[in-house]
Amino acid sequence: MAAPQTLDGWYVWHDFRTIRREAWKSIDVHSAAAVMRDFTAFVQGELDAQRSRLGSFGQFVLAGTKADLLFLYMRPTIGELNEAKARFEATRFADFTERAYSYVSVVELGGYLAKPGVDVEQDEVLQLRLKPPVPQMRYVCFYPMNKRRTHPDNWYMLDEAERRKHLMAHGQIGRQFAGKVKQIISGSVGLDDWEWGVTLYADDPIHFKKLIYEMRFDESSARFAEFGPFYVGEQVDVEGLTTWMMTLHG
Ligand code: VOV
Repeated sequence: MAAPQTLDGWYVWHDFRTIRREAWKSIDVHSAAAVMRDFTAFVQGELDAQRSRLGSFGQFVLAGTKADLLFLYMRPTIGELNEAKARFEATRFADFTERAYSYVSVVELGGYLAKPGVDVEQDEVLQLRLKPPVPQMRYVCFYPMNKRRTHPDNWYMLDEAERRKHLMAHGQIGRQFAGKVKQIISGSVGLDDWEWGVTLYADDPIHFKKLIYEMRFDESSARFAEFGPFYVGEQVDVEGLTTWMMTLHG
């Protein structure tokens, strides 16, 4: 059986960080404010890259305790992701963080429902889907997932028509959330520990729960999907991150 064709866009790095509280609280408030001022320059640089369509960038304060912050980067190459990593690590702010989780993937559009004869390079809609900016939506939800490979529910042993049927039903559920939830599916076979990263954006986080719950009852998820850890958070601008960090500083 042949693997389905995919369109692959920008490489994605989800960088989850937790603040080293003791170290952060041990510096005085003026030094803490200076660390955040310096960090602003880094964030502005990443946002400039997004504005110039050289990549994407978002920062989020996470709920719960799996991690405190998510920095989300997209770039045309892994090398450019690594450059962004080095720029982050070069900041003083980075010294007050430790890694909590990390995920590397590449934006993926499946070929199951693709229209034939489209010139991908010239198609603006496809280009935007392959190189998506971080939308101005308030909340993010990220989790990695697999399609099951154990008998009798082995996704990879289904014939193509059956997989397409499942994904059409899946897409129909997704479309009920048009305007409420925006999804970025990124493939990570050979890049990270799971097969896909799912990044969802919404202005109301209850829509994450409702969408994912709806999908659980659909065969493509109910029979074939396995999920990793879920992370949910709120998008913040430079001021929002600084306010949060200064509150944590006390
Ligand atoms: C906003 C919601 C939304 C919408 C509209 C949507 C639509 C679609 C369409 C039309 C297609 C098929 C693309 C093709 O192949 O042409 C897909 C494909 C895919 N999806 Fe999706 N998805 C959504 C949302 C959505 C969610 C919430 C999840 C997580 C699953 C869950 O249970 O938690 C998911 C997963 C995937 C995956 C892993 C794939 C790739 C499967 C493969 O084997 O390649 N997805 N998805």
